[in-house]
Amino acid sequence: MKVLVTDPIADAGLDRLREAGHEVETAYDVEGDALLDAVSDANALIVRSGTEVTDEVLSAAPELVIVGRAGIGVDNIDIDAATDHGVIVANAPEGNVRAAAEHTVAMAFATARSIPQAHDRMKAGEWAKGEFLGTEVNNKTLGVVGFGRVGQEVAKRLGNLGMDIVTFDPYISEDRAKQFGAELVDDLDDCLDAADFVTIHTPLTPETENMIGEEELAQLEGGYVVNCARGGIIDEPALAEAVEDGVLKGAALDVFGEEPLPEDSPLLGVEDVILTPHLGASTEAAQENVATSTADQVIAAFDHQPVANALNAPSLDRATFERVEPYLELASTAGRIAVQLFGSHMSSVEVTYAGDIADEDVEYVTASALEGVFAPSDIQVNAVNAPQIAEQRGIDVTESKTSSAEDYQSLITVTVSDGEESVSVCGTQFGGEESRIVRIDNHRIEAVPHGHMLVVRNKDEPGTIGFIGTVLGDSDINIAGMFNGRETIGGEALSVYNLDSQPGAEILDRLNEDDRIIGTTYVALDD
Ligand SMILES: NC(=O)C1=CN([C@@H]2O[C@H](COP(=O)(O)OP(=O)(O)OC[C@H]3O[C@@H](n4cnc5c(N)ncnc54)[C@H](O)[C@@H]3O)[C@@H](O)[C@H]2O)C=CC1
Ligand SMILES: O=C(O)C(=O)COP(=O)(O)O
Repeated sequence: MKVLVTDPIADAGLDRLREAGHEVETAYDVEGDALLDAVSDANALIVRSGTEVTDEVLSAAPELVIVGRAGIGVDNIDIDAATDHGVIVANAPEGNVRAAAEHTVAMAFATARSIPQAHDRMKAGEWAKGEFLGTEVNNKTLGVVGFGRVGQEVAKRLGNLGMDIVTFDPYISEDRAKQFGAELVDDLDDCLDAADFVTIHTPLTPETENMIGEEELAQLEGGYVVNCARGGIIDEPALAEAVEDGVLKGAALDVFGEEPLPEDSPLLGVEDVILTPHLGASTEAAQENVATSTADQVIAAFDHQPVANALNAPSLDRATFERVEPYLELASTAGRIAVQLFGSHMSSVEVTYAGDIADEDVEYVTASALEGVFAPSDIQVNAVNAPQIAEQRGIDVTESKTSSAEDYQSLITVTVSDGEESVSVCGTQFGGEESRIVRIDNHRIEAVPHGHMLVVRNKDEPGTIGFIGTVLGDSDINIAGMFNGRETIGGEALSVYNLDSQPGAEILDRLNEDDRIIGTTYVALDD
């Protein structure tokens, strides 16, 4: 498989991909048409924050399976578009947390003690000792906006250095904050009012964009702001002005609304705004961590294994995946058969689990069933985008579980319905490997689902199966296997034929003309 890497990642990650037998192409700093060209035959794309993965880029990459983000923030990746294209997006949410937290602490000290400014003066030959009077962090209050992985690590470190911690994060529990000795407040205002230093650790989202503007900065009068999360959360011109006017003593920024920072940014001209070029994750350890974690996920995606930190596909732990893996194909196959038997205009899909499988996390199995349901109508569908396709098409998806699986260890039933009519296809796994369809609606059968299948509903009358065999034989269509089930003697029967080739429409017409035949459906499955 070909892996395109468009932002620099550690050699350890590149080596791991090559050792797994994949071709690695590095094309750092490509953009525009060159990027579109480079991704055109890529099976995986690995990026950091320097590459914008847009719908256009994804559209230019028909072979793409996964976009790996060797780091945390995915605001440079259009995840919805990736999902539409059936492309997994996965990040490395742990490997650079400590690096980002340490950089934040370093930036807090750098601004509180004017280290870069003093350094510049010394390099210019000046001993400006009398001009710098700093602020201690000891006994001050740190306001942490966003108390996730990085925010917590920062709180831990600066808490140990004598700071009181107040945090604003509407999405965490009070217990979580307490665990880190932090006071959780309900409003951003309360956090800003209490804080001497504010540090931002939220992702950039529509909610956090520009959440710190002129008014918020004014509330922090005499304090410091640190942002090592994402540009765009703080209004940059307002911040430059607040520091310039002495409303704030200083600010330290690692991230910017536009990167690289444009030469005319107002931040560049303000002495007490200190800047680093997005270095939060730039330590050897962090880079090795995120590169290897991303490489592992790319390799897993190629091997159809669970992708640990997938953001747009169910992510399962390996042990759960191994238990549900035998059922993925069965679920997909049951979905394919059900939808082809049903025809068009379904409004709902129900996936029912019985027996052992009902004890498992079946989200991914349901996604596979949906993949099967949509496969005949959408060549781009896979288990990543199938749930979204259902949503877009207004199809209700329900999952239900029951412990009773009759005589089987596990059963999966896919039912498609339009609210009035429905078709149910129920299957099991024999010996953990061989799929069998054991029921279609109320007809018990034991059909091997593969290749060309003909499903016939007929009256349970003598000679009917012989007639069907004759019609197929006359057209030189060989029957590889046949399974028959009926509700009652003389009632409606259902038979499934595995054929060596596809029966043409004229064959189905000939069958349908006979009074004993209630209906025929050709079902195509992959071999
Ligand atoms: N400068 C750099 O090189 C690095 C920057 N980062 C950035 O740091 C940020 C945080 O990363 P993590 O802590 O790993 O993420 P996380 O997902 O663990 O934590 C983010 C926290 O923000 C909170 N949050 C979301 N919306 C909020 C809102 N409107 N108000 C208050 N809180 C809100 C969430 O509840 C969550 O607890 C990300 O933007 C990430 O990209 C991470 C690593 C390196
Ligand atoms: O992991 C993150 O979110 C970061 O911001 C690090 O970005 P980078 O990988 O250094 O471009």
